[in-house]
Amino acid sequence: MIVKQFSEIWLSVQALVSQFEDVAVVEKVLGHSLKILSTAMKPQGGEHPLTVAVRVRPMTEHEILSGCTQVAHTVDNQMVVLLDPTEDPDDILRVNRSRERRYMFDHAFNDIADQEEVYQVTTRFLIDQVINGYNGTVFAYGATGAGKTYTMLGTQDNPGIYSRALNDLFLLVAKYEEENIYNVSMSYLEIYNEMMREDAKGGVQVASLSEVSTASTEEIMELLQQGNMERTQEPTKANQTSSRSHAVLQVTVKQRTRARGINSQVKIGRLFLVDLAGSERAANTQNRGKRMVEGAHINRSLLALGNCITALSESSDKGARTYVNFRDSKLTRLLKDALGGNCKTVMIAHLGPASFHFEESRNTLMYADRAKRIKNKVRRNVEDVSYHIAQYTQIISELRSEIERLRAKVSMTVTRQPTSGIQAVQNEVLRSANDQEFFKQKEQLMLTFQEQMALRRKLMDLNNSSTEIESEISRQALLINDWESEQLKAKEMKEMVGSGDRELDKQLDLEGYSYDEIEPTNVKDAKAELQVLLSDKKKTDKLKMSVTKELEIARHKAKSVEENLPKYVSTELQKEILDLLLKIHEMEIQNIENTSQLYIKDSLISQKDIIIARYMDYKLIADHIISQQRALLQEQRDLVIPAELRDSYSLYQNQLQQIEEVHNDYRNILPPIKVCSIDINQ
Ligand SMILES: Nc1ncnc2c1ncn2[C@@H]1O[C@H](COP(=O)(O)OP(=O)(O)OP(=O)(O)O)[C@@H](O)[C@H]1O
Repeated sequence: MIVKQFSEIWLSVQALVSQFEDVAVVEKVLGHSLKILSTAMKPQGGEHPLTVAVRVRPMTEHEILSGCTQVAHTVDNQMVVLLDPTEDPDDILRVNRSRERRYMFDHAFNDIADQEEVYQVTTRFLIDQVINGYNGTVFAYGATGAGKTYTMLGTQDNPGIYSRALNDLFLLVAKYEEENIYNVSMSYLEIYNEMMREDAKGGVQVASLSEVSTASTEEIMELLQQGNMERTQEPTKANQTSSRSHAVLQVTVKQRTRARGINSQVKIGRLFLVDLAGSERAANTQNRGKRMVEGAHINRSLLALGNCITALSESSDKGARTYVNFRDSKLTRLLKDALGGNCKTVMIAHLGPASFHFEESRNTLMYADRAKRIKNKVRRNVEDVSYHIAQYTQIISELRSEIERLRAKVSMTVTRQPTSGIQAVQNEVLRSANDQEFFKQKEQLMLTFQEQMALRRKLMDLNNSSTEIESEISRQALLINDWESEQLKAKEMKEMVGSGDRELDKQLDLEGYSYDEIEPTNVKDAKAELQVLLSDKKKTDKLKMSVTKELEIARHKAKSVEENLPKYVSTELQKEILDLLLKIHEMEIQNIENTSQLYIKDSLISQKDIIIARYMDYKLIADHIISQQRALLQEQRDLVIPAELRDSYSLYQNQLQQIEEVHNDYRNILPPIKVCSIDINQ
């Protein structure tokens, strides 16, 4: 986009230069062009592939009857407010502190928003995408009972996104039937505990257009309702009919133009509509055993999903490929197609508004907020930060020296030419030829600069991908290594103790010396993943080499143009234009510097977070020691505690209280603390 704006601006500058010989007019135009350019160069993510919406469902009768208050509200169609029910509004000490937290999203739906509104705002635009051969995904995210299935599937009277999306899709297919031949196929499947279960009845094939009608949507909906009822549902502490699996409705639209010959095109678009399992943490549902295992799998896949969305958004922001690990869970593996490539993703986070769901609502809002923030920032993992800064610093210093070289050339004096006589006519002829050459050279210089910038960015992204792949390789290798050494230890122990005794084997298993003859799935997966990663690394390294070479060639080209250019600078105007060129280059540097500053700031903040976390750990240990010493002192009943020590204790208690208060205010960002309370007056 920036490149396009560059050339548009230069075309207009050139046109104007040929029209006006008046430098003042041109200057004005150049100033205006620079303004446009600076807007174009502000860091931006372009049209982002991720939309985040929040839907707050109405309070249920049960919630109202049990005396719950409503803590989640929408303020307008973008803002959601969450009130902390644990804080007493009449507490005078806290009267100046805000009990509410505000969150902004792309869309916020209140409890009276109807199904059609939610569909139109969040999903309708994806149908056009899919019919044009792109991918689109809608996730319903939220804790159990927050309204995910209501939004996606809905009820007979109030159908949700599935039905509305299919209807519109079929209407569009019918509309373009004369030009294209369509094939729409669908599958509805469930991912439960990292196992995929294809719903036998959900595998609907709509082979030709004649079968595609509103009637078929109804039929499909019936199958989906049935499929949903057969989903793995169990009562948890939080919801009587909690879905413990992710349900994915995948619709594939293949399209071929009826016209045969070279213009005949085949497009494939996919729509994934995903009703995720409840996001509550395993611990929060107070479930044990089987439910705990489910919880762990659900958390794992939701985490993997979050990571993929992050990585993908970074790739799209930078226009280059970032390593995206789809292999961390079945859900992300399945959604690889849906998320990668030309995909637009919509996340609809759901909230139960009652005070009873405060914690879950807060977690959901934080997950959604994190997803939302992805699009405005170009931020990576904390570990990468210093590496990024180093790369930026190098690029900036290279660009600076290039600009300095160019500036030295441009600043040479322009020779005054005679304004009358034969000499003047000759000069005029020469000048016109010279002008043409000047503009050609200037164009060349700009192009080589742009080429270099693009290559530098590409190289930087490749370097980042390479680092990410390497760290992923070490992670997988570590996992395999850990398992192998555990196995070796267990084997040795069993051989030493003398295996065969079942009781003894059981005891050893209990003590952690379990020996598996068969490789567990996660180790198998890690090995497979390692292979893919190694081949990814090879490809990235190869690409890096070729981009480095290209960059070297581009640098060479730029240098020779720079050498030639001053020969053609004969007028003040041309000098002005070159100056402008330098300014543009400087702005590009400024842009990079800003991004680099962002990393530095992020890095500092995260370092401070780490220091705070360390202090917290230190404080915990200190608390522990103090409480033990206190207990010891109390055991020595006749020991008199000196007044000074007593004062120190009360000071310590005071500080503890203050820390606790600060912590309550910043509990979203600070690590959890456990304050040992010691009663000094005992
Ligand atoms: N916007 C809404 N309007 C009216 N009723 C709703 C709305 N959202 C949810 N409900 C009702 O709230 C209850 C719980 O909703 P739902 O089953 O969709 O939750 P869920 O998030 O899918 O839960 P789980 O993850 O446990 O499956 C249902 O009875 C549903 O009909």
